[in-house]
Amino acid sequence: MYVSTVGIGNTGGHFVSGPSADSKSLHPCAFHEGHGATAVPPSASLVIAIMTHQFPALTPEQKKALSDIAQRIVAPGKGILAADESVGTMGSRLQRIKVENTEENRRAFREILFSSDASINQSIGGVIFFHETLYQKDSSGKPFPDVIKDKGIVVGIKLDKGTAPLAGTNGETTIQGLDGLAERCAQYKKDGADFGKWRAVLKITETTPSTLAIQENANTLARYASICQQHGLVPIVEPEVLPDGEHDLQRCQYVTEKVLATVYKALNDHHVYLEGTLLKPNMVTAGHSASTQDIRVNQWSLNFYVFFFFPPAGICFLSGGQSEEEASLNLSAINQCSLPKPWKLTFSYGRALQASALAAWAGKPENKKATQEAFCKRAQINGLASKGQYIVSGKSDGAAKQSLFTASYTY
Ligand SMILES: O=P(O)(O)OC[C@@]1(O)O[C@H](CO)[C@@H](O)[C@@H]1O
Repeated sequence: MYVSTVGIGNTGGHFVSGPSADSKSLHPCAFHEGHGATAVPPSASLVIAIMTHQFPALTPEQKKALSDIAQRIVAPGKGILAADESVGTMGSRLQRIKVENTEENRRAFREILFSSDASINQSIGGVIFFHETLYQKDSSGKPFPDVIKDKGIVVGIKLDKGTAPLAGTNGETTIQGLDGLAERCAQYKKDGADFGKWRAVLKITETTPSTLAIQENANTLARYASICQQHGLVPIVEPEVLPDGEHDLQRCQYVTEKVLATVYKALNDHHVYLEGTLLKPNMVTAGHSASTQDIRVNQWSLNFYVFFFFPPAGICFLSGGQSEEEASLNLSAINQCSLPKPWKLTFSYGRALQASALAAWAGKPENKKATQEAFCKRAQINGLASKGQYIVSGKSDGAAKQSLFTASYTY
């Protein structure tokens, strides 16, 4: 057994008992009461018993490279465009606007988004690609990753391979894609990606999520995150608690907190460097079919309660079927909360960044300008929301207010 004495005080000691054992400075939340943390007076010494030895997983240079990438993605006012819909998911999006799901139509829509004015880089720090899109080109033959990078935006890649049933549970799932992941990461890094995404899905019902599903998905996320970091990719860790159900906001908060606590224990067990990660969680909301939707004021304070102890570089919320407008207002409300915010709180939206743009496009090349305007408008609004500066204008159009909820959202 190793025993280490760690000074914590004004000179900035190492905090090794929390989730981010590699942190060079004490996370401000370490002194917050609750969640099992010990309030330690500044300048006190902390004697910590370390049960096992950690072989260094990453060099200081690797850590710096990862944290620099993460910070670029969530620089002030920036968030992520999740354009990583699989072929099937893109198919259902295109079906709604009566456009055939061909490779060319998927490419054409993405080209319109990616060729938006370079000023889009003021609100978009990263774009998540699906495998197919990473290897597509614009009409002039330029590979999409280069189109994005030339705007100063970081390229990411969806790495999970979707859900698989977990036997012995009430219809719960785990996520596939660990086999061969190291090789895929190495290749994607060579091909221009600097971050990855892995989405695990948990569902609230009377009997779920089970401890098995929570633990299995947390462990899988941690294995993925560790492999990503070994290959220079910043992992987006996405444990999504789906909005389906009649549950109230408190139940969502309870479940989300249990899920996140388990995920962060697993990340710690796997020696994942948290400052080189991004968390992509669900917002804490009442279930989509809840009889009473709680008022937003509860929502933002509970979001903070949930995230108080975790130090990733940034927290990039998914939109989870909220309307574009709702997702922007909620993100702004979260950022307006007066509690201390040691991380960037921003967006990684799929539906809530593309719905108006898709509707404006309708598969017609002549709608390119209107499509880009719709996309840039939502990006700018979410950029403002990530700084807590978006307030309802009363002018937003019908499309932006339409619910984007899909039951049991898988892809
Ligand atoms: O909930 P949203 O913001 O629409 O999308 C969140 C997300 O994880 O789910 C999608 C699945 O298609 C992904 O494209 C995207 O990254």
